[in-house]
Amino acid sequence: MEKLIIEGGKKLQGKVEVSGFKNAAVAIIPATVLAADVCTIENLPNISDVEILSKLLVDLGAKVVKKEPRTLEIDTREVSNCFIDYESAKDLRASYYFLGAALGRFKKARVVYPGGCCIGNRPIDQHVKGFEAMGAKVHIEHGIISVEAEKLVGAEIYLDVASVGATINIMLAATMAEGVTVIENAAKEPHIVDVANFLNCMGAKVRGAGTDTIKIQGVKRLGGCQHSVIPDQIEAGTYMIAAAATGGDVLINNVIPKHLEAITAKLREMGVEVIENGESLRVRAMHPLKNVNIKTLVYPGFPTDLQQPMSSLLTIAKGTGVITETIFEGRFKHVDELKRMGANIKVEGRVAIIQGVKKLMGAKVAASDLRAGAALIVAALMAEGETEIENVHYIYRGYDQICEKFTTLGAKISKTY
Ligand SMILES: CC(=O)N[C@H]1[C@@H](OP(=O)(O)OP(=O)(O)OC[C@H]2O[C@@H](n3ccc(=O)[nH]c3=O)[C@H](O)[C@@H]2O)O[C@H](CO)[C@@H](O)[C@@H]1O
Ligand SMILES: C=C(OP(=O)(O)O)C(=O)O
Repeated sequence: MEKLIIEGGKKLQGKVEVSGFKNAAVAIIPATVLAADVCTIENLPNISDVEILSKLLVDLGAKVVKKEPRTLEIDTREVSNCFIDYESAKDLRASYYFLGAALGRFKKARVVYPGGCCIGNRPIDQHVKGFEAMGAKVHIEHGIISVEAEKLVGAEIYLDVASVGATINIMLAATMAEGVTVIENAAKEPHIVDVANFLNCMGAKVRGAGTDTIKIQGVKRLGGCQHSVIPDQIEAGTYMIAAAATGGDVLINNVIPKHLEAITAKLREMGVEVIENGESLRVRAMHPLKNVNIKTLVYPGFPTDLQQPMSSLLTIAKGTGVITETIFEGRFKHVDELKRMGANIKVEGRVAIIQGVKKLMGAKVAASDLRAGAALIVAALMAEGETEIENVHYIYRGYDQICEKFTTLGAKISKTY
């Protein structure tokens, strides 16, 4: 099993390029099932989730050709049905997007109940509600979700929670349904807009993505297209936090600053300098930083995916910081690992109270999920001495070349087995 060894205490300096957004890429790849021609997807991150999804497409009968290191040409014309089993999809969440895409094209699909990071209860009732409203029958038996419809008909769907996954899945299914589908209380995260842009590029009629109400006029056919995935908001935020955590000075290129406003605001509140310049952000920090309170919220609020890396930064900020996790109740599993490194954190339900300490110390720790892994890297970079991180496969689900990128910034990271 691969481990990371990090020698902490180096100020990060230099520049880093942000890759394509995992959470957009993992929806766009399954969405190609809807296309009656070849799709070229550029700026895909080099991560294991993308690898697994590409393999799933090949297993379904698609032709997937790597054109450039981060470009795939996908031809799903030969795909005629969709069954995805446990072994091939247990490690990721986004397999559930095959349900919406295949329902749209074949009017049926069978997909294993999704995996992904174990960060709390992750029901799919809103996806099911959306599919049923459009006329599909949904059965969940022996861990397999089966959806089937004689015909899909547009419907008005009010989401009880603004779920990212349900919004995208309903959009996918609705692109080729008869009539108009309206999603109320839709999620507004940046990748919802990217997926809608991709679908529209294929010929779909999706309007309002990025607002609470999305309207989809069904069309008869979707064609091929060329699309470049937007920059990864969460990867960019992780580098911003790491720069601040080490008292560094880092230029983060290929970002959409608007997507990072919540994190920029919090870092500035802590005393970090964040300078915006077109598609770049320069993050410069001098310790000590001031502690802050954070509440995770749906976009444009503070993203839950950055809560864990941010909590590492708060451990060495002056004073007390309170984190309230409103999206996933199980997203504090990294806290015990941070405590091993000397952090002073008390968790009460969905709240973590962090009393800043002078420094963290290197220790042996293990990642419990993707962003817990990112949080431990941030902690290790600022700790005194050596940290050994286990379970790094979680980190590779979502961070493209993370060791290489941090090494370029002056970090001392090596891999061991
Ligand atoms: C692949 C992907 O894009 N993953 C992201 C996506 O996950 P995911 O799509 O799973 O997250 P959702 O937005 O669906 O979940 C948000 C909240 O809604 C609840 N819920 C969700 C669906 C449902 O049918 N019923 C229900 O109650 C969940 O339990 C959670 O409390 O959005 C999360 C919230 O921004 C991010 O942390 C994940 O990185
Ligand atoms: C929770 C995450 O991913 P997933 O939904 O794919 O498990 C994440 O990206 O932080």
